[in-house]
Amino acid sequence: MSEGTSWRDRLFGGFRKTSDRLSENLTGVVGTAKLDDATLDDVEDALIVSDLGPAAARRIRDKLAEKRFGLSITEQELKEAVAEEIAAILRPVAKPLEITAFPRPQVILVIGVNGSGKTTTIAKLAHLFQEDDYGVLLAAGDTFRAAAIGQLKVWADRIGVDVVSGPEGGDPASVVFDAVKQATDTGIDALIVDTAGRLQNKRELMDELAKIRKVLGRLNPEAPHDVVLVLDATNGQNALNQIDVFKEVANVTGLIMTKLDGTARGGVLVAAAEQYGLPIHAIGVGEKIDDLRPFDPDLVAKVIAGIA
Ligand SMILES: Nc1nc2c(ncn2[C@@H]2O[C@H](COP(=O)(O)OP(=O)(O)OP(=O)(O)O)[C@@H](O)[C@H]2O)c(=O)[nH]1
Repeated sequence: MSEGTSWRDRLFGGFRKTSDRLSENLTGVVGTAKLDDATLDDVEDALIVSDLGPAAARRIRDKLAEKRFGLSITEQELKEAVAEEIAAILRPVAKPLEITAFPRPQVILVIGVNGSGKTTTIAKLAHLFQEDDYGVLLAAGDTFRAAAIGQLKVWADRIGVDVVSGPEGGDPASVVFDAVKQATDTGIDALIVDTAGRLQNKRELMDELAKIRKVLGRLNPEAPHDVVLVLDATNGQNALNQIDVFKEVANVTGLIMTKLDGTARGGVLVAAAEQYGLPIHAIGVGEKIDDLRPFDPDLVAKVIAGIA
């Protein structure tokens, strides 16, 4: 993919529904052309109904009041000011997933409910690492469903990486064990592990992840280096609830939010940043292999606020 404008355009295209929503909600709120309490109330409401969450909405309102109360403001300036405050919330959590583990491999456990876009995201992430010339191996740790293993293999074939897998219903920890050995023996930089996303049975999921951790720990006390939770933005508030649940079952170290295209609920990214402060590594804005990019807070803030 050619970098720069094309990704920028796709990002704007992908976030269009979210930008339109916030932009529409902010349109017409500048009543007296001065930033007064009524306008600030309307801005706060607009942010809440655009899924940014009450905490971020309040923070943005307070910052706007602090900097501009009583001053004249146009609609465009208001959107720019909102974008700046969104960026201030997003900047501290923007943290690309970097391969730094020594010794190699860096083990990245990917968790999330079925359908969140986990498998696709693993392939996209592998592709991003490949672009930086890292050697990547995948582990099909979701042994619960044959389809999950098959789907990971299809993606792996497409991008030309190996997958370590076991039989359907097999022990995920044993797949992970084999994968770490293979990665170590072949000098792989990043091992990305798919896991089952059966949230309806928290105990089982917790036990399974604990077992994977135990096996990993035996081979490399630092592993897993990353535990990345994949969230589907179209779930809105429910995506945030998933952070709570997964934080209970696993030591989540970062987030990737998918499906920011085709939803007006992209504001949930800001709510997640404000409420949890977890690193956001990347965002997904489509189904294609290069539709995942590291998270650029300033650009995303502008896109969400609807200013180009
Ligand atoms: N529009 C869009 N679709 C996405 C994105 N990421 C994933 N998808 C789609 O979401 C669907 C589910 O993705 P999967 O990767 O299969 O999700 P999963 O979490 O592994 O789900 P299971 O395979 O059911 O465990 C697929 O149709 C993907 O193409 C994205 O960023 N945007």
